[in-house]
Amino acid sequence: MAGGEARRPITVTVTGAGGQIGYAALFRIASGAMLGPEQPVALRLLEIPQGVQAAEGAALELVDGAFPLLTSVDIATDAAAGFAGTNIALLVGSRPRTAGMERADLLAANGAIFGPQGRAINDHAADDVRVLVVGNPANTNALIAQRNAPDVPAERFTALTRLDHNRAVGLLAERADAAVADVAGVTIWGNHSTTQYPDLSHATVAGRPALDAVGAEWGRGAYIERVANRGAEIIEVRGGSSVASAANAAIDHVRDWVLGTDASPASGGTTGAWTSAALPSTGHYGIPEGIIASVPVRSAGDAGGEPARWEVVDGLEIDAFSRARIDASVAELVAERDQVEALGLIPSE
Ligand SMILES: NC(=O)c1ccc[n+]([C@@H]2O[C@H](COP(=O)([O-])OP(=O)(O)OC[C@H]3O[C@@H](n4cnc5c(N)ncnc54)[C@H](O)[C@@H]3O)[C@@H](O)[C@H]2O)c1
Ligand SMILES: O=C(O)C[C@H](O)C(=O)O
Repeated sequence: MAGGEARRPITVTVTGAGGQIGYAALFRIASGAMLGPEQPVALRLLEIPQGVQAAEGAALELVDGAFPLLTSVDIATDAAAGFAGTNIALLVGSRPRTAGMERADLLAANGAIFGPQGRAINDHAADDVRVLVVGNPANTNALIAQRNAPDVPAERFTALTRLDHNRAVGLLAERADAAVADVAGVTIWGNHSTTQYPDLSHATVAGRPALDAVGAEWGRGAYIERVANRGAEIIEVRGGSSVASAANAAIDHVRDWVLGTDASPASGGTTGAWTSAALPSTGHYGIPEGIIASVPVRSAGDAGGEPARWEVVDGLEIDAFSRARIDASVAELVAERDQVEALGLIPSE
């Protein structure tokens, strides 16, 4: 920084860094796309032993990228080392569902990952640590990590629904034959699953109510199903689950949290724009406290002192259709919470 004091690097830990989303995210983080063009970054890649070689390959390529903002790349297999002093943690590595696996088996397998990682974050991360969980089932994995990190403020644990949000914006713009920058006011409510509710009630396209622009029959029918099942559509068409769009969404989430939603390229230069993120509920919109549910959010961005928090956009009118959709997705999250509680993966309240 010409004439100014050099900024201290922010340490970013990426778990599952040897996997596909990790590979797609690392180079953009190193380039400044996540934390801004003046912010140096120290990368920490946390992998299990089977994934270390792929992470080492990515680390070699990071050198070959000659990124001016990248101050170091370290690989760890031990969570304590992987999260030591970490400011931003992207929890991507998780156990995918395999043939014959029940949902409870999946939750248990992931509990064995996210419980210890939550404890390691609690004990070793920096005081200002912020966490984004990408690995599925993202909301409940985030809950497990958060509940195993009692010394970290709960709101620092979030789960990724920005991919759903971006899908909802992209598909609406496509249908309305409008530019993405003309779309505002879309919300994803609930779980990153097929019960999620992409809500157009408050959305606009070039200033016009979105449900008028595309018709309520589509906007409250096929559209919801399309967005909620987009992950499966990508798997079918691409032959594998979303990678680049997921990494892009993770970067969008952290960027807008740290730098603020008004400064976001997604705001199209307007103030007051919102996005969607899954946060521990404090009871807003009738969502039971504690579960990590997607809601409309803004961030003012870091301004020195305490790290910026996501603020829930309050006061939106929820009609009967939206209420039923939100309640259904929230019920699924409550059931997942009850399951991981019964499995002993989170302490009971
Ligand atoms: N929330 C979302 O919007 C969203 C979108 C797409 C994918 N996902 C999920 O993201 C996850 C990662 O997807 P991917 O395509 O990169 O998978 P991948 O299989 O390519 O990579 C996962 C990596 O995680 C590593 N890993 C496993 N357990 C680990 C642990 N305990 N600690 C550190 N690393 C560990 C594996 O070795 C592997 O390298 C999956 O759970 C996927 O379902 C979420
Ligand atoms: O849908 C999936 O299983 C993968 C991922 O969560 C996605 O939304 O693309």
